[in-house]
Amino acid sequence: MVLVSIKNVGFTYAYADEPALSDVSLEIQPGLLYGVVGLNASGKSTLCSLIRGLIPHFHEGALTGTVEILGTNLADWDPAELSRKIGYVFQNPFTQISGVKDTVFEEIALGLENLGVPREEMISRVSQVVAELGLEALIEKNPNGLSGGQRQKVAFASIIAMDADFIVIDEPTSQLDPEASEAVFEIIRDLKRRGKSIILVEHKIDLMAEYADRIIVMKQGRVVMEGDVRDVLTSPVLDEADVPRPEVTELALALENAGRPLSAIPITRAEAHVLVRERLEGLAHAY
Ligand SMILES: Nc1ncnc2c1ncn2[C@@H]1O[C@H](COP(=O)(O)OP(=O)(O)OP(=O)(O)O)[C@@H](O)[C@H]1O
Repeated sequence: MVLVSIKNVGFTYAYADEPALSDVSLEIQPGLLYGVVGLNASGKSTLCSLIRGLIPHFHEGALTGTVEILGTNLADWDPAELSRKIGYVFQNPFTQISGVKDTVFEEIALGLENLGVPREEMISRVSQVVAELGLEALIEKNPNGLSGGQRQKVAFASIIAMDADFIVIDEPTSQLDPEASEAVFEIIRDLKRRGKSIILVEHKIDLMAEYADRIIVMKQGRVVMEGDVRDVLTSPVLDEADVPRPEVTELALALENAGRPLSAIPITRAEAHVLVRERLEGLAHAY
């Protein structure tokens, strides 16, 4: 079943002059990781809110077109039910922390508590995600006293603990250092291995090249391309949307333009290593 079907959707936030989404049509298939890329204010977070069903229930405004989530029209979904079906890691972790729990442990357990998960299972699931993200030193702390990066990890942990099959993740590492970002991406890799359906907004294009199955490119509220990660990262559409390519892809395209193409266009460092080694071996044989 198609997870999300969006047809000719436009959305203008209440009191905004310009639409945040214009004529967007998309189908999200299950079991894949969709990366969403585009300049600031191109509509990535608004698309996430739409897919998660927060528009127009939570974010008010004028919505046109049709949206079906898990086969049901958006207007027919109970917002609470939808929040159980789709995990959503907000871009701004300050929005996500509930403010009603006294410790990080309880905060991470809150979603599970709302789902009615038995206490022992709740403790086991929270402990596992705490270990995966290295949050042991924080579990007794008050969530309201955390730094931005700590909040971001806790917000991520609380959604991962809920173990939804469909997860929307909006810039999960914007406030994290490289080591913490790596832990977050390790978990995303694991979610992908476990067949979860994931929508991920992320500016780090090298990570997208490594993790995404498909990429959605946004520009000024429009989806200008949606396709297989390799097709998108080698397409001229990225230039039009001002989205950078992975460095290895840029280099390979420059070599191609200079009349010295590699045998394929790499999108990850690992692929580039293989292709460059192959080229060097070819040169060595030639002399
Ligand atoms: N709650 C809101 N009320 C009014 N306008 C909003 C709201 N949220 C976003 N917008 C506007 O909608 C447009 C799209 O914003 P959105 O946050 O979806 O873009 P984005 O691509 O996620 O940007 P960024 O990369 O900076 O997070 C922008 O012009 C933004 O100012």
